[in-house]
Amino acid sequence: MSATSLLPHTDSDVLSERAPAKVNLTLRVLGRREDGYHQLSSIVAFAGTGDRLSLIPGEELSLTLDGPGAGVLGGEDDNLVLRAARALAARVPGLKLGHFHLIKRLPVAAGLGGGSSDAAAALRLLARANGLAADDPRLHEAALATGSDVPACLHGRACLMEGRGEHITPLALPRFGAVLVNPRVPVSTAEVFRLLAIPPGTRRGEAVAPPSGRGAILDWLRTEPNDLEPPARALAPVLGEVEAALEATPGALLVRMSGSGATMFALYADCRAAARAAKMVAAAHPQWWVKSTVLG
Ligand SMILES: C[C@](O)(CO)[C@H](O)COP(=O)(O)OP(=O)(O)OC[C@H]1O[C@@H](n2ccc(N)nc2=O)[C@H](O)[C@@H]1O
Ligand SMILES: Nc1ncnc2c1ncn2[C@@H]1O[C@H](COP(=O)(O)OP(=O)(O)OP(=O)(O)O)[C@@H](O)[C@H]1O
Repeated sequence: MSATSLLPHTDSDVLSERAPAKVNLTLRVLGRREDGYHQLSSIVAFAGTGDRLSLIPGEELSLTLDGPGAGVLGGEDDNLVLRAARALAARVPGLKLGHFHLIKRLPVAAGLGGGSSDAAAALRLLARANGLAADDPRLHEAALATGSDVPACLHGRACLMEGRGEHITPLALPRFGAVLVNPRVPVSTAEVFRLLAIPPGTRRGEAVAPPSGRGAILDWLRTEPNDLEPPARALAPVLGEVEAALEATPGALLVRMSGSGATMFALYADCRAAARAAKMVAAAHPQWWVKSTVLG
């Protein structure tokens, strides 16, 4: 029995939100700011799979965890759900908080922005509980204060993410079938950026805008890199094996790493092709986390 069901409430008190996996289809590092953060240009899409967060609105802030990924997370106090809630409470006087319950399904420290998506879902739930408009600037501020990926996750739909992660431009992307594969090797985002060894105050490129149309976008995606792949491969050499396994699946249109890794994804024409590919990879590598989903 989950902790939420032990609390006195009716179903109509419970608000619930999906916290989908974030996938960086491309990621260019265009330089490094004086404050140490890197300037990015990244096409971000969201998957049909992810965590789920619910909230019973109330005065006190608390969190319980459930699901296959819950055991990996340490003390609840530094959970990004609570950090996002506190960041919003610091900006909205008298904010009603409450009890969060997180069903953690996504692998942690995996380049899928799971924690960021949980944080964004917490902000959406608090906005609903408090009657805040979706475009209330305090939501965006609290998102960025919680983490660089949280503004994109708050948007929750395909977008171009720029700057440190604060500039979000909505994008119309075609839908693809996709397979996500994590070799169960956690990778630290901070360590991956550190290995790039870019001195603060460096500029090293310009953003390139994507074309529109399914075929043109796919061709363009194939030419764009994820600049974090080389350092992530140095930290997790198993990425070569993951890439080879995905490339060997019939119908794989593109194989790449998401975010700072170590999750790799492959795109397919539709969900049936993705489901077949996921079966193949999971059968050959039962120790890996393998998920077929839709992406767009
Ligand atoms: C790699 C991505 O997932 C791509 O979407 C994000 O840029 C990372 O987002 P995130 O995990 O929310 O990042 P944060 O929690 O803000 O920062 C984690 C670590 O990555 C570094 N970091 C993050 C974002 C950024 N634009 N430049 C950075 O150098 C930070 O200095 C920090 O050491
Ligand atoms: N709700 C949460 N879910 C996942 N990680 C969390 C959460 N709360 C705190 N964390 C911590 O945040 C760190 C990053 O976790 P997350 O799974 O978001 O990484 P990621 O997928 O690599 O993110 P990104 O793609 O944004 O770099 C982990 O070290 C984890 O302990």
